[in-house]
Amino acid sequence: MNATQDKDVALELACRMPKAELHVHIEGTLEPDLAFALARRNGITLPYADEAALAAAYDFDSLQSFLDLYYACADVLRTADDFRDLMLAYLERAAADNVIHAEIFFDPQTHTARGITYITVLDGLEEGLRLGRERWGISGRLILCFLRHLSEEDAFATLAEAEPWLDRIHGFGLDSSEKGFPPSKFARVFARCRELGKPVVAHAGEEGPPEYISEALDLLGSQRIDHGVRAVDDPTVVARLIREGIPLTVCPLSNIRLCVFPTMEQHTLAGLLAAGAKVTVNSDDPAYFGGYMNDNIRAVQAAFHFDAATWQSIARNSFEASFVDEAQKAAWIKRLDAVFAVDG
Ligand code: HPA
Ligand SMILES: [Zn+2]
Repeated sequence: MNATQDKDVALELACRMPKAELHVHIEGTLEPDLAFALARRNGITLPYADEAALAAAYDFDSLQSFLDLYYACADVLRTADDFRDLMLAYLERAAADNVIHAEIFFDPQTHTARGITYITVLDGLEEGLRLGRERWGISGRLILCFLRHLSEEDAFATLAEAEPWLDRIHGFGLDSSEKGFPPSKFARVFARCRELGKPVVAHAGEEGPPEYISEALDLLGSQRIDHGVRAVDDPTVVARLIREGIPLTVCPLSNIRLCVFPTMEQHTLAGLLAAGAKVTVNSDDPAYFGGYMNDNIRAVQAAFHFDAATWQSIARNSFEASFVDEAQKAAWIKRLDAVFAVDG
């Protein structure tokens, strides 16, 4: 087999291998067709003539330009059935890409601010997870994200709303506009989350500086860094991520669509991986950024031509970095290795 055929085989294996998705926002999986269907069901008029006009608005130049549209579209989500259908649509696509486990962010404040109760959101998403497991065998967990552009007080109020049903969520995260909203703002909220015995993660180093990555680790106790791709601006931060084995949930297509890097060839994930960082590949907001898990894999492979062993290690990272027990991780890694042992 020549080198090109090797890389084609590697891509086929990467698409087929079992893997975990650790960075996906459920609100970011709202496709234009579902947005219009839910708008009709709920008697809402979207400010776009049709699905094509909405999709044409997906022309972002920064994280904020995306978030403005993302929060506006979330307005079609009103009932538990809406959240269930959103979850089911995502899980069906993820399962088709051989994602066998997903740790899924949701943003309660986006909904409670519009008068939708926390429990409506939670009931709907959970019902979707239950049906997804039944239909496609995919396992899913929920991670409650606080919006960092809102106040600490608002985050504490959200945490208080979540506390009666704590066993139904798996961890806490931090997302939304990054620049100007450092992790330090939420140190006390995250201390409480950790006291409650839950794992915590935070978006850091997407558009923001490497200091935000250090703050997420030191002040929030973040067990993974969501994005983290700007770590390269400070070699001491890269060295620390590698030394401490901190997983990075990298979202390649997202970073291109939001102009974090001009081209995939300039993306820092290959360099970080080669240096020994625990990189995973994820879809972030797949409805808005041009694709789900395997679309991200294809885009990365077109730029970097990884070999099969590299993809196997990326999937292994995804299982090792997940928040399931060690026996479950070992079972999934065994399934992964079996795919590569037969074909690799
Ligand atoms: O990529 C993201 N970054 C920050 N907040 C977000 N909320 C949804 N997607 C994102
Ligand atoms: Zn994200």
